[in-house]
Amino acid sequence: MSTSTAPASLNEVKHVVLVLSGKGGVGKSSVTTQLALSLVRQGFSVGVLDVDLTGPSLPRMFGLEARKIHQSSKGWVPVYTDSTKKLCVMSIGFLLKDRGDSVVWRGPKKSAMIRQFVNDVVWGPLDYLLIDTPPGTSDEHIAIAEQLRDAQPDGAVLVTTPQGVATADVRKELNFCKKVGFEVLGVVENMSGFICPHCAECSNIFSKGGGEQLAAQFSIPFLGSVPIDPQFVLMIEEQNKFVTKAVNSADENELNKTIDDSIANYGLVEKYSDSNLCPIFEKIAQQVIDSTKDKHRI
Ligand SMILES: Nc1ncnc2c1ncn2[C@@H]1O[C@H](COP(=O)(O)OP(=O)(O)OP(=O)(O)O)[C@@H](O)[C@H]1O
Ligand code: SF4
Repeated sequence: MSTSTAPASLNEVKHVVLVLSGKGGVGKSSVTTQLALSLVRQGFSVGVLDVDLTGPSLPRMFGLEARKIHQSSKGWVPVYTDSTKKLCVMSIGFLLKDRGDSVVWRGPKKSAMIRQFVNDVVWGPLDYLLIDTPPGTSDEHIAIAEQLRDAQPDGAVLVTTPQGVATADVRKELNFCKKVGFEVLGVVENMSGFICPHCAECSNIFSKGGGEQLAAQFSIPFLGSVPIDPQFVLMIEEQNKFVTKAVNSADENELNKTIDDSIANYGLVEKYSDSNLCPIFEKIAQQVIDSTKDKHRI
């Protein structure tokens, strides 16, 4: 039986969703960012907690790199992207001196910092808190995940690439979730096939479908596959500018426009849909909403 209790900082947070990956570089932070934007676009208030100590990339992805964390009498105040207060971010990256810095602490110090990030942030009322976790399934990660369990998450979204998925990685992640008591909300297969920038043809240069097959094998929901798209990297860079613009704006509609611009900039929208939202992340967000709607943290 679990003895954990949710920290008071999460008293007004309706849903907590963790984003996990077995190893680094598979696109976990990118998926977290796009999932957050899609949830905001659907009308939810969203907080994003970046506890990926190995490479905290969310400040850059949200265009908030120059921002600093402020301390209030109740704790750390997250960085809001704009005055509508629909989207806020807290990241260990805000504490590093510059973008090239990385955290080289040993396990206990890392765990203490994560405990502080889970307990001492003043989130206020939120529909969703997404937690971008460090990649891996080592003992240290298990220790960190046990701390995150105190946040009493609704569950975890697993991000993986298709190669090698068929074998070790997703299985390890599934065991990891079982060990630390996280419900698996579903699997996202990122970098699945390659979209040619010239003809929009999708080639399976590495492989495709491994995540989907594994999800079927273990009876876990498959949330969607995101192809390798050179425009994805461009989109993140452009998104930076849009969000930075919104930060400096007092216009109530600016954030929604920002998100529309950011997502519409992603090549896939043009290629596959007339809608303003990227259909892949819209679908992923919808499934997360559906799988958490009957869970009530508060
Ligand atoms: N579908 C995609 N198509 C093209 N590039 C992608 C895609 N997904 C992610 N990338 C790029 O791959 C790189 C790694 O992505 P990201 O930082 O999201 O991974 P991560 O799993 O969070 O890594 P880490 O945990 O090591 O920080 C980034 O440069 C990102 O822009
Ligand atoms: S997918 Fe088509 S356009 Fe793209 S590189 Fe290959 S042959 Fe050329």
